[in-house]
Amino acid sequence: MKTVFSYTKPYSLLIGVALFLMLLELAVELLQPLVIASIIDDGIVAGDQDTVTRLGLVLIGLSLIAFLSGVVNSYFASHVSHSFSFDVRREVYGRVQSFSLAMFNKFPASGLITRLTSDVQLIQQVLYMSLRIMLRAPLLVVGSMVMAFVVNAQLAIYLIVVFPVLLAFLYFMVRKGVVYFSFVQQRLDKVNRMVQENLQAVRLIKAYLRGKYEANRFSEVAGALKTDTVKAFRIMEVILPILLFGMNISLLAVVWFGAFEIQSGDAQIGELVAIVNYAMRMTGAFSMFSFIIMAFARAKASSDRIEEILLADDGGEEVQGAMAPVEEGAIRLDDVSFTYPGTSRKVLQNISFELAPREKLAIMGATGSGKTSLLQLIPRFYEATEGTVYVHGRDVREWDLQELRKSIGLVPQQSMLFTGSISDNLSWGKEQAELPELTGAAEKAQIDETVRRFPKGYETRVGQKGVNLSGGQKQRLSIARALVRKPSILILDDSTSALDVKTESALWAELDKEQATTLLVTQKVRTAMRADRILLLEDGVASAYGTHDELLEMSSLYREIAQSQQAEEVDEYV
Ligand SMILES: Nc1ncnc2c1ncn2[C@@H]1O[C@H](COP(=O)(O)OP(=O)(O)OP(=O)(O)O)[C@@H](O)[C@H]1O
Repeated sequence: MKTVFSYTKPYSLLIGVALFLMLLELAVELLQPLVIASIIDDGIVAGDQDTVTRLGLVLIGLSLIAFLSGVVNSYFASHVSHSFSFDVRREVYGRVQSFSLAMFNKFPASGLITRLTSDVQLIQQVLYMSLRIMLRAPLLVVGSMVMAFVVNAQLAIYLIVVFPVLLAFLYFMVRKGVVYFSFVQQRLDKVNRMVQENLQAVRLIKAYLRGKYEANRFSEVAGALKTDTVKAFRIMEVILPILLFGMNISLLAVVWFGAFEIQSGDAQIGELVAIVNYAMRMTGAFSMFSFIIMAFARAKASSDRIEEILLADDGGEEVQGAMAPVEEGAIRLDDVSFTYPGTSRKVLQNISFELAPREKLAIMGATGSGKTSLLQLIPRFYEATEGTVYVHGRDVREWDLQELRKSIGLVPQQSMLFTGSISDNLSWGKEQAELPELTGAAEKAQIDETVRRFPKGYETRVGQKGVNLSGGQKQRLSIARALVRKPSILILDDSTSALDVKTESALWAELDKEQATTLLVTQKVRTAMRADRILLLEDGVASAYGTHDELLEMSSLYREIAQSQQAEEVDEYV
């Protein structure tokens, strides 16, 4: 099992150096009270000026060593913790990329974003602090205790009495903290989800005048985050006063009994000063504890969440398998039924059809009838629960996933372009594509002219800092991106809905010349007619399958759709 902290392995040597320097700094800190005691007892009280000067110089030397160790330790701690967080982030991101779509249902995008940002950052901070100060605090407590015993065991006993109580108390608080901080991170997921959703739907919110409503909903979610965060921090806030209270009582006992021992000659003033000095350092270290425990509790909650991703196993996406098609472009569904993982309803039932290479199938049906679900089985985003999907003449489960997906051009229902230039977006379909390949694909997709009219042509930036493209322009760019890779299977999920009649017709004329087997979802009979066959879905069942003329004869639903669309078209021209 790979835990998050196993990613520190490559940095073992640097961690070793950082810890050594931290120990050196600590040792110096522990030696200082001894030297001070000696200056008082052997120098000041004994009236020996030389000893005062000599030990004074030793004190300065020790301080310099501590300073240099601290600086170098800081450098290593920072380097290691940032490199570690980079590695973890890259690994988690890689893992997420290999998730099957079913896993994205389990881990929504907002939760993944929190894990990749806030959770990784919290662990990185704890690693930095561990190398810099975290281990120092417990070691300083133990070291001070040991040194106090070396100086005067009788007085040191008063310091040790409260120890077991404080340790038990700390253990209890850490456990509570881990639980509370995992709630906080879950709340943060929800806030992220809401921000993401609202920013995407900003136009909709304005159009429906739902700004106030959404702001209230956000206040609720953000308020819950605040309440849980306050709760978690409140637990942590009581730690420090209780620790300090315990330590102050011990300190009082040391001074009280120390005074008696000095009077009776059992202890020297310097010894009492040294022990008080150690007790103060312990108190300081304990005050650091509340801070450390808080950070540790948060990091533990975060590392659990990251490990959940690293260890999530749905078999991932099988990538190895057959490399060569038996019949390039052929598609066959044999009595296929499909249920989404984690649900019980069949969204596709007993679907069968066969497409020879370069044939076209139009899929029609009401919203929610299973059109997109059917398309997703071809690139094996999901596997059929019953029956078999054959692509290029092979059972789709036998395919090497990369080879399979390389051969498919997918244009999803919602056009998605990335921040970057238009040519970046087009070459996303095929790495290292030459400009003529891009412009050729754009011409076929009826977008070349539009792009050339932009002042920067194919170098025009789209996305946040670039031009905002219309829905139809985005759709055509998405189609061009799919065509760039010269796929032998083209999947168009209602991808021409925003195009006008003339442009769509020109586009189909071009697509007719393509060598790809095409599956296209459409609501328009006019578009479906161009396909070799039409599949009409009703609630996941193939209610009709055949050519346009056959469907007009056999399916009353299809006839109804055709007639209503004809009437609409006539209305448009009147
Ligand atoms: N990821 C999912 N998990 C569970 N159920 C889903 C998932 N995606 C879709 N469904 C369900 O599967 C059914 C078919 O959805 P699908 O998206 O395939 O319909 P569609 O015909 O493409 O609809 P539309 O025309 O509105 O895009 C719907 O009832 C939907 O609720």
